[in-house]
Amino acid sequence: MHPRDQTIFALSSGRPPSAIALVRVSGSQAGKIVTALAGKLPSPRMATRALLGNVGQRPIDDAVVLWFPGPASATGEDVAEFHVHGGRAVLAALFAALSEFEDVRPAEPGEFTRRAFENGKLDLTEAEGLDDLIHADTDRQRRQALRQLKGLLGDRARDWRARIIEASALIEAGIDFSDEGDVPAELIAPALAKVKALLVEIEEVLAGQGRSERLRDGLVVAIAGPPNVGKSTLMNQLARREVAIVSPHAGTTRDVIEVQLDLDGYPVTVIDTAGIRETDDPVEQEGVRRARARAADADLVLWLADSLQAAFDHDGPAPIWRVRNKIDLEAARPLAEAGAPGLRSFEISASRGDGVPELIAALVDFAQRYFGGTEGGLISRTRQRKLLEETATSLRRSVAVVRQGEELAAEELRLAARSLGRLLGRVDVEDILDVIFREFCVGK
Ligand SMILES: Nc1nc2c(c(=O)[nH]1)N(C=O)[C@@H](CNc1ccc(C(=O)N[C@@H](CCC(=O)O)C(=O)O)cc1)CN2
Ligand SMILES: Nc1nc2c(ncn2[C@@H]2O[C@H](COP(=O)(O)OP(=O)(O)OP(=O)(O)O)[C@@H](O)[C@H]2O)c(=O)[nH]1
Ligand SMILES: [Mg+2]
Repeated sequence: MHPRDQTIFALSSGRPPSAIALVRVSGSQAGKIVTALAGKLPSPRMATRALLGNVGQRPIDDAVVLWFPGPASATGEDVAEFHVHGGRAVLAALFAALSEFEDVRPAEPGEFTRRAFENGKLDLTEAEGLDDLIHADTDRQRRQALRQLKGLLGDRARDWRARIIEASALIEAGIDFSDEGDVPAELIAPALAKVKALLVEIEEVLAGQGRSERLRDGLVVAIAGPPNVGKSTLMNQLARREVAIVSPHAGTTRDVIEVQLDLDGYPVTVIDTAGIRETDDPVEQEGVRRARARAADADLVLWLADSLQAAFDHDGPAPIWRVRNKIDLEAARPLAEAGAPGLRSFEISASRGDGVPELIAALVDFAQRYFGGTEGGLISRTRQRKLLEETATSLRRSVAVVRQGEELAAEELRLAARSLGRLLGRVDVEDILDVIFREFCVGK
């Protein structure tokens, strides 16, 4: 039997041991399996308590069983769920019992979702949303993933695709109609109007989003600066725990240290780096090299200094904020001129916490602007943005070339429809599907 037609099972809940574990089964053998292990087929979609086990053998567990006959199931196939006690031995016994059935095997990562996709239960953008929802750590990530799972991008793309096909049908009708002469304008003009209208909509989605696809990875903020200025102390303040070693010795931090923060629902990775200076110590030299490299790739650099003499020693495309630390030591000094003009400046005491809430508020504000504060982000992956850009490019070309020949315009419309078909996972997808579903969890 082809692996595609085999019945699959997997643990869909977290690592054992857990209070309750959910084992899902999908495929043609699911009904036979439930009947054998639970004694009878429960009413569809009704949670039913059963002592699981094969007749004549010792029971496996006292469980709750659900039965979802296809096609009205999550995968579109017959689905059974066993809600068992989440101990390792319970699961081992259940998996052993499941493996005894013919044409039944453990599922590959993402295989349940892949079957749902193959059976038309969701399109590729929705499947991507599902994966993002499972991996969402912050509330903004959750909201964006849920919008995608609900098909907000998929529905727009389907609508655009249908309208492109309508426009190209008009043009192709015109081409057929006019074997000799020119294509009648009354067919071309409405086709062009349709194309221009939907181009505006796609461009709006592409422009109005900020960088919503970056919401999946999060923003990277690097703390950089000379040794001993309090970078690791600030890191610990932001993390609210002792993630980095702090000491009065210059050159304490050598490796790059990372923490994931949830700043008002935005995912932010803060990295603490080695103090940047000339040094003869080869280990510290390597630390400085890594510090420079990570700061150069960051989305924002917090350049920490404890005196105004400390010059910047950083270049890269990312904005730099100047943060003057240890203001508690300078109480008697007049507030000095802060940093270069145009740079945002903060004054803090990382060890006492003064000024840290203001710095955090500014980071939240930065994240909001960076991701495009609006709640409308439809794009959540580079794959999606690239395909929408390709669609827009083909549409623009079709308008530009129509005077040179209607066939050229029709060809561009076909390319545009194909890009949207790829976005939805309807054309040329085998390779993409493998890549996307491989990243999924087992049991999803
Ligand atoms: N126990 C359990 N909880 C779960 C899931 C599950 O599969 N099992 N889900 C798994 O992802 C999520 C809920 N999503 C689901 C999506 C579709 C269907 C489903 O049966 N769809 C059918 C029937 C639709 C209907 O009548 O509402 C269909 O689409 O035809 C079930 C759950 C989260 N919680
Ligand atoms: N008075 C005062 N001391 C501070 C403050 N922040 C940090 N320190 C002290 O400054 C020293 C260096 O702090 P670290 O956080 O290790 O400095 P760093 O920039 O990470 O240093 P390197 O890792 O060596 O580059 C420690 O003794 C801290 O306790 C502050 O706001 N006020
Ligand atoms: Mg340090």
